[in-house]
Amino acid sequence: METMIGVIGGSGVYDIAGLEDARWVSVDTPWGKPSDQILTGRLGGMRMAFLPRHGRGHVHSPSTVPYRANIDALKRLGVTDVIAVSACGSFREEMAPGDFVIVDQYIDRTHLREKSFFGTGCVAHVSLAHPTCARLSALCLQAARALDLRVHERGTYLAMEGPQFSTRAESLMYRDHWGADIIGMTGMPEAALAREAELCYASVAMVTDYDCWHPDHDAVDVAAVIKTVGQNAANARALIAALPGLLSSRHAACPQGCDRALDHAIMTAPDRRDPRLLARLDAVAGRVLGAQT
Ligand SMILES: CSC[C@H]1O[C@H](OP(=O)(O)O)[C@H](O)[C@@H]1O
Ligand SMILES: Nc1ncnc2[nH]cnc12
Repeated sequence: METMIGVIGGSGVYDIAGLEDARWVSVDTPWGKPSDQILTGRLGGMRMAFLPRHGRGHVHSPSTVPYRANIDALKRLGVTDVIAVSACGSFREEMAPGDFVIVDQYIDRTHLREKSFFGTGCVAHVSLAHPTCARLSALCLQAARALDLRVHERGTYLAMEGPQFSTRAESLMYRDHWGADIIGMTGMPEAALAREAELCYASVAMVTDYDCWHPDHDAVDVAAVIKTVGQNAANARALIAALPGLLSSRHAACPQGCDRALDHAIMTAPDRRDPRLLARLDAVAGRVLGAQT
């Protein structure tokens, strides 16, 4: 299978420059419309698809981002590897604004979102023990280091519901008792859905603030977040531009098995599966459900 990189742009990142044959395309999915049209093209000779998570003009709130449609649409276009770019707050002095963190774990505190493609009529349980793709994450780290960016090789991302930022008591609890390193509002269920869709997924989080625990920093405000994203957007773009040179043009089997996550996940007996749900799973689970979808 030909490698195709899917980039999900976060707050302040609504397009991507330098794509050859760039075209915004509309993709319909059985889960509704994605956040926006998707910009397709080639970067460094490699196929790429860019989707602004909140839509151009920042239309969707973290709770209303159509996460399932976004992941389905990328899969439907042929994406094999997803790089998710996100703004985040930091709970660690050493993870300073402007730094990048390659996320390797999540604590999911979201509760208003559709979290699975599966359900009644086709039940599946994938593993999230290692929720991001180690191979793709390592390549993001390599790209960041080659560019001399300040980057942290791992970090636990606390996904909160929002849209309000945390209280100080929550911030201290996440930092001191839950062991979170960074905080944002969109990392989950995005990462979990990418796993269900058998996509390799790496999350590159850009620290924009110290949330509200830090005695020397004011409470978070959106203007400060966007200012930091703006100051560091060139670094995020450079990191993405370096990836085609690091990935091979054929998608080799993922050593961690991200691309085979559904091999033993589906519980529902073939004769008890709901044909309407199977039809919706054509892109996400077509590899394992085959003729059933
Ligand atoms: C603009 S501050 C809060 C907002 O920014 C982050 O979005 P994203 O992860 O898409 O970069 C954060 O998760 C919140 O949604
Ligand atoms: N402190 C913070 N909390 C939640 N989401 C964020 N996005 C950027 N900074 C954030």
